[in-house]
Amino acid sequence: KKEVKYGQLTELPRQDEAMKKWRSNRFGQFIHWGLYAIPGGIWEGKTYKYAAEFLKSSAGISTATWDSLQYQFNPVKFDAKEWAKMAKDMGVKYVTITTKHHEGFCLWPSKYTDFDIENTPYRKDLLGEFIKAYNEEGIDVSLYYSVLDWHHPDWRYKLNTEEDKAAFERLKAFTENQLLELLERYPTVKGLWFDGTWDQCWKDNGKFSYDLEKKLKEKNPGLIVNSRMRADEYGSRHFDSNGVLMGDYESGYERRLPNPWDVAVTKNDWECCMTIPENQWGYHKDWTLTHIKTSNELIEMLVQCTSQNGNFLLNFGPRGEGNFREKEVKLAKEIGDWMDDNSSVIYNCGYAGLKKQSWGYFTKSSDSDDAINMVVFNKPINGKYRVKLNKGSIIKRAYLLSKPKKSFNLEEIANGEYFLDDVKGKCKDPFVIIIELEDKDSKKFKQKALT
Ligand SMILES: COc1ccc([C@@H]2N[C@@H](C)[C@@H](O)[C@H]2O)cc1
Repeated sequence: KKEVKYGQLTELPRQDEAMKKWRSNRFGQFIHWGLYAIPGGIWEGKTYKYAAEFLKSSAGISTATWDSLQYQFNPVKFDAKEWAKMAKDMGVKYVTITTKHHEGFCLWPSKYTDFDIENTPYRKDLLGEFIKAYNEEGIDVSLYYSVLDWHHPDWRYKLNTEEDKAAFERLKAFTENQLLELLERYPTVKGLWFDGTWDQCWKDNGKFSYDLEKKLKEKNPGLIVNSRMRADEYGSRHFDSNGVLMGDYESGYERRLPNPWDVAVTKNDWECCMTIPENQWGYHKDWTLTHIKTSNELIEMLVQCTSQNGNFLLNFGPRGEGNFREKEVKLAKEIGDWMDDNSSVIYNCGYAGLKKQSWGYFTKSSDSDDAINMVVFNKPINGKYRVKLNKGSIIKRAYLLSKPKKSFNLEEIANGEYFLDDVKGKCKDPFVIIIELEDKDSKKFKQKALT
């Protein structure tokens, strides 16, 4: 074991109100919006397949040319209230928006740079309008901030020379100033989502990231930061050199999910962030390039995350003029329709402490111990759902969430194991079966077999 002085700041998992709310939210909307949304992956008539927010590097565009996009950023179709309504109807409880992506352009009027919304035709405090509208819909707001900054003259990937180190000290001060400015300007913000922290320059500054986390949490008590913010004094990221998680939740699941039967992942809070195309965070004009996920695929990911104590952050990439493509609006509606009927198995729910079974996923509300949710994605060929609970568990009743009066027939296979036979349901979408358990001290409670 190494002596780590600048590792985890807060004992995890946090049990304060702010973290309990973060955990119960489960479903969030990610928004990637910046200058990259203007060209949308196409430059001088050529379509670049790689992520649209990387077009500057994919198309080898000079910083001067790229930064001049600032003078074209005029989202005349941006309507924060409309965005917030779409998010509310989709069923998200929180949103994370890019305040500054790797390009360095800031969506808020920052004292520390002219490369911001104030110096665009739009001029107004776009981020402030966004936060107000989402908060008014009861949606918590978290801010994405990229430490990596292609625009800033003091950015250095590695600190080889004294000049590099002096420059990066200025970059660190700029970073701290901008983050404190964001928390000062927008006090209702619940979290910070750090990105762009994989380079050597940041890994050489683990103590700085520790001190910064401390300072930000003093400024905004209850603030929640992702593990990606942190390095320890040996350069170990996300987890310190002894494998202890830093930040407040694990944020390594980017465009991927854990194995659905992995139990270890349930030990920590974690969040999976996901794109609708295969790999586009910012708006790309051409969505024929890769597979576009269906609402059923995305709902299954949300349910899987919940079943393993994780949050699901689904990304949307609005156009430069400030509206969403129709396919994103349609998906938001389809997911929202499902959430209208089934959000009770997502909000305030998590790992049920049971092995995953083939028909789908178990979730359990943190408020009750005598009900378990089965979210079905695969109807069994024999019309019977095998349900393996903990030894000694007894099912009192099982029924479709959508048809609570109609009980499934129960067939006990073994101690704590049942077949539920199919209630004739013409569910074409993923559906929910509620399992009500006899409470533990009921007289029916089966004595454990003496072995
Ligand atoms: C392969 O390297 C990267 C670097 C940055 C990213 C950024 N993280 C995501 C959350 C998006 O912001 C993407 O641009 C993705 C892949």
